[in-house]
Amino acid sequence: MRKKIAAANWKMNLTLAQGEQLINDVLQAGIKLPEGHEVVFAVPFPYLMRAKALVKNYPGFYVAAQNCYSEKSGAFTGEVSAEMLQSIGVDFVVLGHSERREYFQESNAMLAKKIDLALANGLKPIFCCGEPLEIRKAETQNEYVARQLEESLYHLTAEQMQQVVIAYEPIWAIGTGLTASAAQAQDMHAYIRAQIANKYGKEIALGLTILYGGSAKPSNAGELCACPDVDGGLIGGASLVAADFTAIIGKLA
Ligand SMILES: O=C(CO)COP(=O)(O)O
Repeated sequence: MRKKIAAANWKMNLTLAQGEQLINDVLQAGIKLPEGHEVVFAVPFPYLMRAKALVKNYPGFYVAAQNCYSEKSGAFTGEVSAEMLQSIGVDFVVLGHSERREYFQESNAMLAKKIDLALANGLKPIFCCGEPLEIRKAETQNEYVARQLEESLYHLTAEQMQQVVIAYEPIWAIGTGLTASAAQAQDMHAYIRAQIANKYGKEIALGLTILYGGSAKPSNAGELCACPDVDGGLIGGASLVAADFTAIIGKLA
C-alpha cells in the first residue's frame, strides 16, 4: 500500500515562536495516524532543527526543507546543500515548487541535479509539477506535466524513483482560492501514474505517492483525498492554521 501524506508548506511565513506553536498544536491535537499515513512540515531553513526536535518522538511526523541547491558544496554564498540537510536530520525536501521555478528560474534540468543530490543524501524529494493557466486553457496540461517529469525524473533508476513523492500543483490553483475540481485532480494524477507506469512499470507506479496542492482546505480535502489516485496534499495557506491542517490530516483516506 502506498503512503498517504499531508504535507504543510509554510513558504516564507511565521516566526520561530509561531512555527513552534503551530507544530505543537498539531502534535497535541491527539491525531492517531493510521499505518502508512505521514505528516510532513516543510518549514523555512532556520527552523528545521527545531522542527525536527519537536516531531522526533511522534511516529509518522517528519520535516522537509523547501529547497536545496543544485551543487554539492563550494562557493555558493547563501545556498544550502542536500548534505547539510541530511546532517541535521531532515527527512524530505520540496523541489521544483512553481514559486521557485517562476521567481528563481529553476529549470527542469536544474531540478534533475537537485533530485540527484537529494537522493544521494538520503532525502526524499517531494517533486512539484503543474501547469500555468494558459496551458490549462489550451488543454495541453498533460504534455506540459509529462515534460516536467521526463526532464527532471526519468534519468532515475527504478530504485531511486521509489524514494520520490510527486506533488501535482496546478499553478492557477495556488493561493488563488481556485481549487482544481476532484475530477481535474483525479484525471491528472491518473495520467501521472500512467506515465510513471510506462517508464518504470506498474508496480512502481502503484507505489508512488502523488499529492495534490492548490487551495486545498478542510472543506475540499475530503473530496480530493477520496479520489483513487490522490494520496494526500501539499498544503500552503491552510497549513498555517493548526485547526485547518489538523482537519486536513484527518481527511487522508
Ligand atoms: O503551493 C502550495 C503548496 O506548496 C499550495 O498553496 P495554497 O494551499 O496556499 O494554495
